Amino acid sequence: MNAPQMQTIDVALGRRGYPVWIGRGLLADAARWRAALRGRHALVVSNTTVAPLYLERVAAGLDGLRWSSFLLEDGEAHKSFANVGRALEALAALGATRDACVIALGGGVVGDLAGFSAACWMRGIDFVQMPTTLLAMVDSSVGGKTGVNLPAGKNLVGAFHQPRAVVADLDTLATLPEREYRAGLAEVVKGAAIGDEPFFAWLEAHAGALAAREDAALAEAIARKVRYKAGVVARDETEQGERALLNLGHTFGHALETAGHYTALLHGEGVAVGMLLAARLSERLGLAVGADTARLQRLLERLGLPTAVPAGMEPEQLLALMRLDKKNTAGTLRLILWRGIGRAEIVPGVDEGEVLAVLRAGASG
Ligand SMILES: NC(=O)c1ccc[n+]([C@@H]2O[C@H](COP(=O)([O-])OP(=O)(O)OC[C@H]3O[C@@H](n4cnc5c(N)ncnc54)[C@H](O)[C@@H]3O)[C@@H](O)[C@H]2O)c1
Ligand SMILES: O=C(O)C(=O)C[C@@H](O)[C@H](O)[C@H](O)COP(=O)(O)O
Ligand SMILES: [Zn+2]
Repeated sequence: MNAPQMQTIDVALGRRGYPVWIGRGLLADAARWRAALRGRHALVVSNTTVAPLYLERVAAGLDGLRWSSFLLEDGEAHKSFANVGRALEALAALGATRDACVIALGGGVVGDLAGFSAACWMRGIDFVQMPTTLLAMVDSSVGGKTGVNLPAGKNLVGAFHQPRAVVADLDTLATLPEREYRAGLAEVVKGAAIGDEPFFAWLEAHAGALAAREDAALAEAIARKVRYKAGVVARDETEQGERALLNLGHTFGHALETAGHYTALLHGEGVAVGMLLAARLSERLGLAVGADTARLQRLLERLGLPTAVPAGMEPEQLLALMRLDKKNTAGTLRLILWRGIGRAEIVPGVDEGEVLAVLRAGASG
């Protein structure tokens, strides 16, 4: 089969707009991405798994710059405030001036932390996203949400800070572990479930090809999800309204991730379970019908994603974590629920008793 063509999707934010390049061989194609680096300094933020695989390709394109790398230990637990401090110290050691650039080479953990570090250094410098997981390509590298976790919960500290470019090199997916790949598919399903019924039907028709990592289906799924997200971000960059829909499944999912100490469930897995819980809650509240929930569950299962709350997680503890979600207002839960495939909506003042009932039933899948 021929390699998929390179695609460019623009995130239309006026002067701060940027391209998302999706294709093969892009990390080594410095002629393309060097234009996004304005100054003389660059800090490559990566981790101890990704750097040995791909840092050399990026480094080959940094000729003539003063650059260094800052490597995180691998894992969600390292998306921490302490590591932002270390990244900022690395920028200081480099002598980075305001025209310096941070390059995020890795998955969403690296991208979120590197972007937040760039937002903080000298009150904001450029950064470029080089996502190497499927999840980062279809979601975290696009849209400028950056930040880190606190022990109290996920992403509680952060900033909106858009990258100058996103370089999604599909070649890097060759080394991505199967479980991580499938977790990325959850964020693809999410986009379709929120607002694109035809895309959802396409995913149902191509679930086998996607689970088998077939090139053509994967390239199309990535491009469709990025195009969808880029549109939402362009209309509502700082989540005053519509963008909150991108959080479908996340209030539940973040609570599940945190309760599981970031080892029981990956982010995408938490989102998969969280979307189903949101769907079931929507049914209980009379917003959605069971047939749509069943379609969602079936698709997630075919993609090899979990659909049940892991054993041992306490519903009351999960609810307590959900109370600290950033979408909440006036001390009440504000959730993304849905009216069926492609029709998510923001629902304020959700009854906690109904949420607990769904969490209690969720362990049985
Ligand atoms: N900013 C946003 O809009 C946004 C959106 C979605 C998720 N997120 C955040 O992203 C994070 C999840 O991202 P993720 O799923 O990419 O997880 P991750 O960054 O932890 O990466 C997953 C695993 O894959 C490894 N890895 C990365 N690229 C690899 C490659 N090419 N080959 C082999 N191994 C590779 C990593 O070292 C890690 O072990 C969470 O913190 C989540 O909150 C942010
Ligand atoms: O881009 C967005 O907006 C999203 O909500 C995308 C989510 O997939 C992502 O996990 C994001 O980090 C969640 O953000 P948060 O605001 O709930 O912390
Ligand atoms: Zn997410």
